[in-house]
Amino acid sequence: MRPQIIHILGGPGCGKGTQCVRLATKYHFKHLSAGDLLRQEQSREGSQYSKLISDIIKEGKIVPDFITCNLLVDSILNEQKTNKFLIDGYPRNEENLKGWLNATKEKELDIQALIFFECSKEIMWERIKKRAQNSNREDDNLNSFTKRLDTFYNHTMKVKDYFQSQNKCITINAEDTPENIFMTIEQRLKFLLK
Ligand SMILES: Nc1ncnc2c1ncn2[C@@H]1O[C@H](COP(=O)(O)OP(=O)(O)OP(=O)(O)O)[C@@H](O)[C@H]1O
Ligand SMILES: O=c1ccn([C@@H]2O[C@H](COP(=O)(O)O)[C@@H](O)[C@H]2O)c(=O)[nH]1
Ligand SMILES: [Mg+2]
Repeated sequence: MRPQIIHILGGPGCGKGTQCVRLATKYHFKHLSAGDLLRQEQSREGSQYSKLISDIIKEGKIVPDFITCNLLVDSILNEQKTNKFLIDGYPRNEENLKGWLNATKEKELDIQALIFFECSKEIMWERIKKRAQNSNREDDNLNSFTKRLDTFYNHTMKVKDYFQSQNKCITINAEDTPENIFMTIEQRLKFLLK
């Protein structure tokens, strides 16, 4: 069977990772966070992209697609246990989208839906501020958050528009508790979750 893909997008700190962990655990998806894969590549000894990735993440910008797309495709092709994938935080802009649509066509990957989280910037910043107390992420600070937000509104929203035009976008209010958000996702995605 062709690998099945669900994308998750939303602003910085809205709760994408939190809900992906829940979905992956209950419905046996492989959770692939593009940000985590980039951070791993950044800290991989000998990586030629280490500094580039670090600089881009701090500036809240978007890493060139050939890097991110290759990391994701490699992870999918190397996965042995499941053919269901949650792709968290990608595609982030039109360049990512173009690269991803080419790659998925070539590798016969089936994109089923985009879960898009809606959350106010005030709530996202509160969540990131709290996370910053225990994380060592280089972008968990007000300066990077402001830049990430700008990138989100100016670039990532165009990706949402694309999925909407394909009738594949499921919008979820992410301002509730993690438990209630998860229940809403389960209700709205009943047709895909097994
Ligand atoms: N519904 C929620 N209510 C309150 N706090 C939440 C909720 N969902 C997630 N959080 C907390 O907010 C922080 C950000 O959540 P998470 O890391 O899942 O967001 P994200 O969208 O993946 O962020 P990023 O885009 O920076 O990777 C975490 O500390 C998480 O525990
Ligand atoms: O596809 C992607 C995903 C992420 N980035 C960069 O990483 C940071 C952090 O991403 P999270 O998903 O929030 O962990 C993001 O702000 C980008 O700078 C990327 O370039 N491309
Ligand atoms: Mg995340």
